[in-house]
Amino acid sequence: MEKQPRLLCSELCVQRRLYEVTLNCAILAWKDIQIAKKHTGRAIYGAVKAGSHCVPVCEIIAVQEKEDDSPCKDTGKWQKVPQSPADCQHAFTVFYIERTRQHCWRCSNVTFHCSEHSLCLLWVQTIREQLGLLTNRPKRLLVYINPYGGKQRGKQIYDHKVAPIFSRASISTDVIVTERANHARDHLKTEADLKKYDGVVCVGGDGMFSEIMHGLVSRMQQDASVDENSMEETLVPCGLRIGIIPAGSTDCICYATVGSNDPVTSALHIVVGDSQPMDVCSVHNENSFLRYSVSLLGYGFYGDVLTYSERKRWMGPARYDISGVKTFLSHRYYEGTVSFLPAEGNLGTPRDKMQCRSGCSICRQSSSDKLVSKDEDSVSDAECRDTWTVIRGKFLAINAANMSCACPRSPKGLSPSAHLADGTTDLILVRKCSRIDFLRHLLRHTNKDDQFDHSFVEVYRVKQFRFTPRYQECDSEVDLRESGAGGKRFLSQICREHRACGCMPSQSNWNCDGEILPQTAIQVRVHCQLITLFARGIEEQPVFEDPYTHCAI
Ligand SMILES: Nc1ncnc2c1ncn2[C@@H]1O[C@H](COP(=O)(O)OP(=O)(O)OP(=O)(O)O)[C@@H](O)[C@H]1O
Ligand SMILES: CCCCCCCCCCCCC/C=C/[C@@H](O)[C@H](CO)NC(=O)CCCCC
Ligand SMILES: [Ca+2]
Repeated sequence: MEKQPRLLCSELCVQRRLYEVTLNCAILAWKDIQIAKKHTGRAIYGAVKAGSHCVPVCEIIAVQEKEDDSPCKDTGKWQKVPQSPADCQHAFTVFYIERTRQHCWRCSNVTFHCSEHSLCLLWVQTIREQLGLLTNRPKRLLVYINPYGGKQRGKQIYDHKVAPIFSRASISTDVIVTERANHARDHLKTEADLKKYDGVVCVGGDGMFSEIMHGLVSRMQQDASVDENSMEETLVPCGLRIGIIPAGSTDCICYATVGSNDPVTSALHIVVGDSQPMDVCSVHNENSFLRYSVSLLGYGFYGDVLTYSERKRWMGPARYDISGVKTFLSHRYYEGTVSFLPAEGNLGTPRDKMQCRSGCSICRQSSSDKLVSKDEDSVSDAECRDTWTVIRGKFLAINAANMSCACPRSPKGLSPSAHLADGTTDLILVRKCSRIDFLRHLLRHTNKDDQFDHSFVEVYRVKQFRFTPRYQECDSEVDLRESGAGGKRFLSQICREHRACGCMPSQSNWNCDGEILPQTAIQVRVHCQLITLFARGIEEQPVFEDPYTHCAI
């Protein structure tokens, strides 16, 4: 790595020991002088490392002069200080990010003592100047809190864990505690003065995030006169980044973009101004726009889990487990036709085990492809040129995972190799199978085994797809006539061909990021990198991480 010129270098005290402290535009480092001297010329790297610390400037949260603080007040013995204790009464504290357990960040701090007030001021001023150069950091945020999401702790989480971090980082906020569902969406869509802010923060779960995303995306389209009802339109990307402070039941968008559902970690990603672009799927029924989706579009199993769970909202996050078991036991299958446009180019496959991680090369490639192909051809041109694959059948579940959908219930997610920002979604078709086979498939979401390695599971990486349930297809009348009045008998009779599997034919609804869609025949298109989050994707574990404690050493 290229060596940066030093901006400052001083001998300062930390906890009554003398350190050589250096600052360049990339790194703040402090080295215990005694330990360093002891080992000069000897290659005892561990010992030298033990007394050395460094923090990238981009991971410094703030620096603050410490008033009226003197090490003389300490009762402990002085080990060796060059100055007299009275000389060391000036101090400043640097607050910085420390990595702890898996993908979690904490706010740590170190206080440097020095003899001269002017030296102390010089350090504070120089570090602040360096932080001022980091233009990606937000200064003013609009925060929406859902007080009823998850375990109803959104307000508490924000007040106790997040607000102090924003205030430490000198970020000013306008906070709105929502009073009803869709309050945040409507405010963003019609009222909010977005020019005043560098980003929007959502305190809640996936449903709350979805509100914020709908508000922002629709506002952008309105302002640019883009018709959301037309599937052919190229949508205008959102200029404002969105931060997620997890306080919901599943929190899969936060988990899959940060690697944890920890509010402090998310707040720190906002403070440092991280950016993670994300694909958004638009969902249409004929010529009407229904909703956007960023995580899961699920028909059949996940549609039914959601339908049952909505009646049990009072249970909080446990509602999904109860209705998961109920849905599994009912073992229904759904008939229909899925058509899709496969992804082309070097976008990998859902089974290639190339997980999307911080700085993902596949997503980066998609972003440059997007720039090149801008305005080259319209969707309808591409649609004519590309060939649609059509699959007709009986399914237990039809899932489209636009990202991994990793969450605490399933740490690798529904599609472990799906990408956050590649312009595609992974279409997973689980065909009708026995209960025990379906259970095997579900259990594999929670362990290391490949959930796609079953004869009844197919998975495709696609840019667009459509679904029509059997009862809405042109020839469905035949079935309805065959099966008696109103088709009711058709929907309730036990599957004739496979009596042994015990499946029941049925109708379901689409689960669109935790919302039930009213229509079952849908057309879906992926919009590459339409929104940006205050996140950086899941970081690879650093090589120097302790394998047992997962702490950086
Ligand atoms: N003040 C409010 N009163 C009632 N509902 C609200 C309010 N504010 C937001 N909501 C709605 O509550 C729904 C659920 O919220 P949220 O996503 O925060 O929690 P969750 O459903 O427990 O978590 P997850 O979506 O992760 O499963 C959202 O769809 C949102 O529209
Ligand atoms: C017998 C053991 C079976 C174990 C099966 C575990 C499988 C877990 C997969 C989890 C996938 C989550 C996908 C995320 C969807 C979110 O957009 C949505 C809104 O928050 N959540 C749900 O629909 C809630 C979905 C809840 C599913 C249980
Ligand atoms: Ca994607």
